[in-house]
Amino acid sequence: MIKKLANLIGEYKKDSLITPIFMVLEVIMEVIIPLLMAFLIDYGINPGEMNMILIIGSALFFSALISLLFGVLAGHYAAKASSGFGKNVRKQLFYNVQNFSFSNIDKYSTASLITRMTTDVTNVQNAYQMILRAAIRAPIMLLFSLIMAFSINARLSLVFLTIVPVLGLGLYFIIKKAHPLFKRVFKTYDKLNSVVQENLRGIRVIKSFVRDQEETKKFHQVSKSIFKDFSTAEKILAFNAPLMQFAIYTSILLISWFGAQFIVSDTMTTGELVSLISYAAQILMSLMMASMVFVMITISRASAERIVESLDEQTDLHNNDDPILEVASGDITFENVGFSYQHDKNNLVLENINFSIKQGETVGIIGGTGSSKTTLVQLIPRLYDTTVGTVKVGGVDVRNYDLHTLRDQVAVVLQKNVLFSGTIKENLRWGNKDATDEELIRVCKLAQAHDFIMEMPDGYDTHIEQGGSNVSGGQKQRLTIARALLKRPKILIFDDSTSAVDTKTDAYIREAIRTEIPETTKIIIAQRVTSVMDADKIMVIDNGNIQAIGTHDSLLTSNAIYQEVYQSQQVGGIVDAI
Ligand SMILES: Nc1ncnc2c1ncn2[C@@H]1O[C@H](COP(=O)(O)OP(=O)(O)OP(=O)(O)O)[C@@H](O)[C@H]1O
Repeated sequence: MIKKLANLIGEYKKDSLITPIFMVLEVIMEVIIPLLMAFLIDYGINPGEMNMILIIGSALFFSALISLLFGVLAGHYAAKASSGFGKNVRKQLFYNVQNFSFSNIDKYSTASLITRMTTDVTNVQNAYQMILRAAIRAPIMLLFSLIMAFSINARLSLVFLTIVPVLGLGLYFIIKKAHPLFKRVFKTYDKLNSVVQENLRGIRVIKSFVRDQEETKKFHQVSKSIFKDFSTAEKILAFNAPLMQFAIYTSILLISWFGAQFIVSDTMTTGELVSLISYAAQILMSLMMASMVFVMITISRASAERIVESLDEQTDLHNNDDPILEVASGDITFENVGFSYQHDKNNLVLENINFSIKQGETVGIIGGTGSSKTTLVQLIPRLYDTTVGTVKVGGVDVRNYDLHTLRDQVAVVLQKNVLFSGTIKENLRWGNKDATDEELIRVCKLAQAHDFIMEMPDGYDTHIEQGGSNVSGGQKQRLTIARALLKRPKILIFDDSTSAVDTKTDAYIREAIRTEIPETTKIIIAQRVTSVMDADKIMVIDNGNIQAIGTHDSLLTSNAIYQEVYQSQQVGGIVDAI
């Protein structure tokens, strides 16, 4: 885990190495100061030598100043190195998540991924800063101060060092108790993020179902559980500083008590006693610093584990070593395809799927909800890989293509499609960033979106809010269709993409794409028979199996499921002839 994270220090290695150099220089100056204080008392203050007071006092002042300067420089480089490290970890995490397959994403919740990329990274970054500042400073300070203390009076140094094992034991118990609590806190943060996210996304639904109180209660429960664990963990950690202070004052008491006796017996000077007290304080301070590092590591260890877990997550969609970089045609073939979201051959949601579609054909897919229509089309651009069997595009197994090449040629207008914050133009150009304005208008006309865009206050420059909340469902669908068309794909898949569009507009869209892009293979999943009845062939899917393939007329006479769907829509008067 440490090696993995250490690799991400990257270009900030230099800053990470400079920090300890300044730190060592700062510590050296700090260790000299108590010695100068002893000289000041013994050779200046006690004998009343004003010259010595001036000389040693100036040396003291400049030592403190230089120590301050080195301290500031060390702090500067530590901050640069740690925030740079945080940036690299975030970048790598984001890159990894971007390469996740849908299966990988299904494994983690979105909320958990957000916590990992924000809170967890901040924790690890803070820990790194602490390590750079204190983990190096503490042992050096401890070593130098011990040498100085023992060289002044070894017996007295041994007296106060008896406190150290007691302190160590106290610290061990503090950390042991706090670690599992912090681990739990960050897991609960995932839940909190998930509740907040769901609430913000579904605010309209919450309001319309008058679920405000229940949702607030849910939020409070999670928030309270974070509060409980966090405050307990912090309370335990809060023992740390007072424990250290108690140790410092106890050691001052011990040194003063025994030291006074040494002074009386003339085996020690007052200056030496004062500097010994300072060294004792520095020794305990360095132990306190070390304990803070342990505490910080305790807090961030849980975060580091979660980050490394996401970094180690391997995408299960592997690019072929020698990938094919061109899709020859829009032909599609499914050969004995089976699929399970859990990669379990005994739990298939699609089974024994065999069919082929020729380039330029229009194929409709009809089936009840949950019959695996969406699952089937997601296998074409390799959003998921088949569990058994082969999907071929242009006569080639989709796994042999370069993933980008394949997805460039397969445009899927998903059921739950999204628009991003930005202008309409910017959103459309997701499909093809180099598209000209003329192309943009052409595809919007095909998607029956041009007219309503022109009616908007800023036309194609109208701003779309996050998630497309300021356009209607039908408008959003037409914009996402236009975006897909702009890709000029060889295969175009509509997954219930016109469900919010009136039947007349739906018919216009189908007519336009049939005549304007005849070379493109079109797959249309629909609930309405009218949306597929003019397709070259229609597939009837039931419970993950293909029940029948045929034209509208042939299915009407030969397939009971199709007949039933058609009848039910006619009785309801839904079927609108074009
Ligand atoms: N990400 C997923 N993880 C696990 N199971 C899933 C996932 N997505 C869908 N399923 C399951 O797979 C089955 C087929 O779902 P799919 O969305 O393909 O059906 P559909 O025919 O498109 O339904 P609808 O018409 O309602 O959109 C369902 O049982 C569904 O619960």
